Amino acid sequence: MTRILAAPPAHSHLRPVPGRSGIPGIGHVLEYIRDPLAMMQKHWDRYGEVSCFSAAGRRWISVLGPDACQEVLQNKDRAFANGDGWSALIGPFFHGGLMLLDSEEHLRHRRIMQQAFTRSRLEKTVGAMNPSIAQKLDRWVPSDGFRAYTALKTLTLDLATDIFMGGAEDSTPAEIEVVKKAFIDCVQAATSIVRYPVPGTRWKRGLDGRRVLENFFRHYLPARRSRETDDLFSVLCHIESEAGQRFSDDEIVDHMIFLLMAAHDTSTITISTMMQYLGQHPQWQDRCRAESLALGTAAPSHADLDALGSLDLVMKECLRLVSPVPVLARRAVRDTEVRGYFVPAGTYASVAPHFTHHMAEYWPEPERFDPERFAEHRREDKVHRYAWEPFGGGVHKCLGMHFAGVEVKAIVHQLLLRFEWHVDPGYVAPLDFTSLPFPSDGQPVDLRLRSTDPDRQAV
Ligand code: HEM
Repeated sequence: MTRILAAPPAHSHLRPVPGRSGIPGIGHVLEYIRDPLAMMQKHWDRYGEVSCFSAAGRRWISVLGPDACQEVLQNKDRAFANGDGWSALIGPFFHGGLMLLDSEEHLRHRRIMQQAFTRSRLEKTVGAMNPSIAQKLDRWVPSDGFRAYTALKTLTLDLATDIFMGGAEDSTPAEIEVVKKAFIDCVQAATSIVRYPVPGTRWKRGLDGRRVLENFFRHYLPARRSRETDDLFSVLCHIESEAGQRFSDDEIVDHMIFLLMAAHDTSTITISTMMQYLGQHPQWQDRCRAESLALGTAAPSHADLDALGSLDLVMKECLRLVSPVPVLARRAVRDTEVRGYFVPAGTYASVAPHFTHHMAEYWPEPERFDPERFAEHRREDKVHRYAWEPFGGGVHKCLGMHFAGVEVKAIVHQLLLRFEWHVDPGYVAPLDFTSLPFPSDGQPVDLRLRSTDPDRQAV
């Protein structure tokens, strides 16, 4: 049954937001988790760009299509807050993270943090990443049905210990495992149905995990403050904005915990999606491998990675097909409007890049893997400024976008040099959308070593 979100003020030109009421308490959460795209399509077909639904006892608007997404993400009249929006989902575990800050505070932190993501810093990051990736890939044992996603998740988390942390010199392997588990508990807690610290629940494990992470980073802070090294942790301790502002100890701990989360699952699902499609499209795998072999090195520089044009097309297409962050959360801090619809203060907004990426209006045959659509002669992503928005838009656009690009390409480059793999062309990844999407079967691929290939000897 159609309901409206709220009656617009008398004499206003605004329309009421139409939508549906869901199961009391839970709302439409289960429908979203089952198949977010189907739910969004239903809303688009019935109501259009802006509609309402409920989730976890809160009123949400579903913001669909590039025009509506652009309006909310650009947030020209500052009516939508990030902190209030995201806090509802991840606040207790990732508070203080850049994405959860607003207005002047956000600007101050972003100005400092962007110094950590300059091209020259990324060049050093790539240099440190290459041997670390190689060492971790040495442990892979190829087989039929190799669980690529599961292995990649371990790889990227181990890589984060090196690249983000600069190692953990005082910690035993067992202690590191506790920290990794604490991190995973924080991520999983965000989607807990029970949202109170009841013993045995995801929520409680997440709160305990947050404490473990805080203690861990606090322990290493003095060492990272005392000496500047190239890892992100040490960099955050030493950078300052052009105006000379720096982060406090507490702020560094909050940012590190958030950055781990922002970087980890997003990059992992991107690489795993690339492995899937490259496994299903051998001509693209061969094309990417030929470019990787042509580089003649397993330890590419930033500029080398930029030269991997086909890999770039594949990465963009995979970010379109499976958006690592399918929806972005916001909350209206005062009465406002979106595309002529009245949105009262307090309403949560779910802005959906994932839906835009599958709209046939912008992407011909949207379900088809077709990396060439990003090539210069086609540039389907140019049809609308927000047609391709896996990294969001506006002042909160992903700060780690280029970092993610080099990490993903550096890993897939080494995979292409070492292995070849096959995935059944009919395979459809059973994506779990409980939090960020991931293949619940661990994504099986038939993985083989390429060691017999004479070209491999060259690198
Ligand atoms: C493929 C990988 C990635 C994807 C798809 C991705 C996506 C996103 C998106 C959509 C946002 C905007 C959220 C919003 O508007 O509410 C965001 C924000 C952010 N991301 Fe990423 N991200 C990725 C990797 C990374 C990495 C590797 C890092 C850091 C090393 C990072 C750091 C951040 C930060 C700091 C923000 C907050 C920016 C702000 O609020 O000003 N991300 N990311």
